[in-house]
Amino acid sequence: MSLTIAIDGPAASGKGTVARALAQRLGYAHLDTGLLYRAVGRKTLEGMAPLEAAQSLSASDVADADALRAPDVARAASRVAAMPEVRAALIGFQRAFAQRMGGAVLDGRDIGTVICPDADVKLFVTATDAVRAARRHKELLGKGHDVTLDEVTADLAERDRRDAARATAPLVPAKDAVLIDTSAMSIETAVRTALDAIRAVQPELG
Ligand SMILES: Nc1ncnc2c1ncn2[C@@H]1O[C@H](COP(=O)(O)OP(=O)(O)O)[C@@H](O)[C@H]1O
Ligand SMILES: Nc1ccn([C@@H]2O[C@H](COP(=O)(O)OP(=O)(O)O)[C@@H](O)[C@H]2O)c(=O)n1
Repeated sequence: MSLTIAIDGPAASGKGTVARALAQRLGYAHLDTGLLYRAVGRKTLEGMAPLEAAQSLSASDVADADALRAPDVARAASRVAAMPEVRAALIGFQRAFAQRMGGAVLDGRDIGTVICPDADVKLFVTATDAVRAARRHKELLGKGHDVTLDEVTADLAERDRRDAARATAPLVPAKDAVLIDTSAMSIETAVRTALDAIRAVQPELG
């Protein structure tokens, strides 16, 4: 069977890691929707207007995922993501992806609430602020970014605040989402917990 799986959660909660692993395990396609907003954000840092950036997005804009993971791009992504016209320009691509044959896993902030309100399974992945900051700090250091834990902590808090407070598609769990707190979980345990949650909602998955 082919499901559409929607995964949302705050920054660095582990939703992308879980989404990627589920997609691989189930043989589904995976879309990290944050990369779309990051790509739009990067284009605005280069001087393009946000709506034009969103409307002209192409595959090459999301090809260099490592560059898109830079802290300044994350901040720019969160700013353009608060603009309703930018979000509207990105909806069609995401919904088409979700309806692919063979199953799809999408992760972001509004997948279960706005992009795929009829998803077969919705997960909301969280972790404490301190755990998320420590994970992102380690990740950024590993990629050669010169950032302190305090800077990362402040960056995540600001982005989460903006993402949760915006009027259009705010970061909020869908009413029917299964909450998974990964704070004390290894990656392996988080993926197994997500798989168990999917099987509980969709026993036919086997
Ligand atoms: N359960 C976990 N335990 C330890 N590290 C994790 C766990 N889940 C994710 N990570 C690491 O934390 C960082 C952020 O995870 P990621 O999946 O990119 O989060 P998100 O997609 O929510 O921003 C990555 O470096 C990832 O390898
Ligand atoms: N579906 C989505 C995905 C990302 N975003 C925005 O894009 C930013 C970057 O998303 P991301 O998922 O790549 O960020 P991390 O959780 O990996 O830090 C977020 O802070 C949100 O502002 C969004 O608004 N809606």
